[in-house]
Amino acid sequence: MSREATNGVPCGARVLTLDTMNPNVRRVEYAVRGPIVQRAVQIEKELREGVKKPFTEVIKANIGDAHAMGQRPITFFRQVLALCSYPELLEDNKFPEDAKKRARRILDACGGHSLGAYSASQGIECIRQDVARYIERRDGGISSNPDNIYLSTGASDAIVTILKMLVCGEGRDRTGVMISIPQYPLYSAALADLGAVQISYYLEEESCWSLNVTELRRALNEAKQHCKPRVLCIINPGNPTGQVQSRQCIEDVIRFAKEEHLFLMADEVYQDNVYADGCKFHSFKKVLFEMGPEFSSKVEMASFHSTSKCYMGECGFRGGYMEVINMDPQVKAQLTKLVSVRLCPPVPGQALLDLVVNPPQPDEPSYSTFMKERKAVLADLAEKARLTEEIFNTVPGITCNPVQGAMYTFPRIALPQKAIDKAKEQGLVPDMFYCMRLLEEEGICLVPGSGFGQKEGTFHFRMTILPPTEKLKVVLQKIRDFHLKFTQEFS
Ligand SMILES: Cc1ncc(COP(=O)(O)O)c(C=O)c1O
Repeated sequence: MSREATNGVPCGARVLTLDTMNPNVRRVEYAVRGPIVQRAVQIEKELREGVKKPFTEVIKANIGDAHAMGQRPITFFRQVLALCSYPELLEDNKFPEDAKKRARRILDACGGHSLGAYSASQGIECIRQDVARYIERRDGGISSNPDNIYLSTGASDAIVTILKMLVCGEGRDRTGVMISIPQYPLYSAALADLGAVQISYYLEEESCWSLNVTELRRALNEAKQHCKPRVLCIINPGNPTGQVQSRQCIEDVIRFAKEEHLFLMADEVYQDNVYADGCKFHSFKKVLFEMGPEFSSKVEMASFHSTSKCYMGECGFRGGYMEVINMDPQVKAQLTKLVSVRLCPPVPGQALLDLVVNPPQPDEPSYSTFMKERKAVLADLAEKARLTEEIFNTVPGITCNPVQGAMYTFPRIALPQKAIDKAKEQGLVPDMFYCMRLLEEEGICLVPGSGFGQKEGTFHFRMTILPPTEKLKVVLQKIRDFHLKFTQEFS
């Protein structure tokens, strides 16, 4: 007879099993690093071991990781970070004086003059001040208070922290959070983890993934039957759909949030990634304040930015910030307490963020190289955005909206019924089946649209526009050939 431990569990049985673990964690899904990517890593290993494949390398166009796709870091950023990491280099004549000055300023603000010390939990004060000045310049002078800035471990950490502050209640009183479909799966994953209710509102593919208030209202009214909607999340420019919202649309969303008493979360990590003619980035903060005190003194909001995207692409440093607007001071004290439990965001990431918000100025020696490098990255992305749309739209059965901004395209793929049936037979959703075949046959790693959500009966994939131009052309050509072959096989 098996002996029992004092809590009634048989001795020797695991404490932590699939049945006893937190069920919310089991519900979490994150397609961007899902089964396709795991298989891609396995295939890379097989290639290294000499297994013969119809291709010689796996091209990973699944994740918005610019440096992993070969983008070079901005020289000034790395010079200052090198100086901060190893201050003996401050004696080295190879480094420009402005980089040294920045490094000294950052080090002076660090405990013990070292990047290795913990910082204040909300982030280093002079960096928060620099962030506030950056926001003011970006928003045409609308004031920003450094006390409302929280530095974070990438934007992800700040987004999850704010959701954690907002989610509460049980049953029909549970917090409902409105997210777009398609969405960036950090949101659905965080909502599953927190046990919040996901309220899906659909972007309109037919009009370039636009957002309209009628759809927001539909989703909200339906959700009111079973939860308490309290939060509206917007990603602009959009991931995975690459749209840039018009000023009018942002105004409508703000009006809707006020009417419906919703907390706004504006994810603006792609704020410099705008390529299409006639499109411009408008920050939610700026539009909110331009709408006058009736809105700017009432609507509660958090907006997010990161060092991971734009022209920097420095995902590995995990730098980011959020600005909170109209947050109840007592709640803000709770937020400050919550972030203090994790001590502080990575200090090297904070230092990098400082350089992003406070780049070299025209009278400084590093200015011209900085501007040249920044412009080159953004021009290259704009060209690749154009190329991607153009080539995909030549393929029968693929329809691609313009990539107005961000780093992704989310084309629609027409799949023959026989392919859909075959996928079902194998227990796969059809676009997963398609992407798996593409990976096995061509070595291209994309993410199936189902990982982001899509209208019932439609199929997509997400591809980044980050591979170097020549490689991107090869990828597009290979997808074209694969799509034609796949469609023929199942028609
Ligand atoms: C829309 C959006 N928000 C947030 C993030 C998180 O970025 P990070 O945590 O690296 O700042 C990403 C990353 O791809 C993203 O696409």
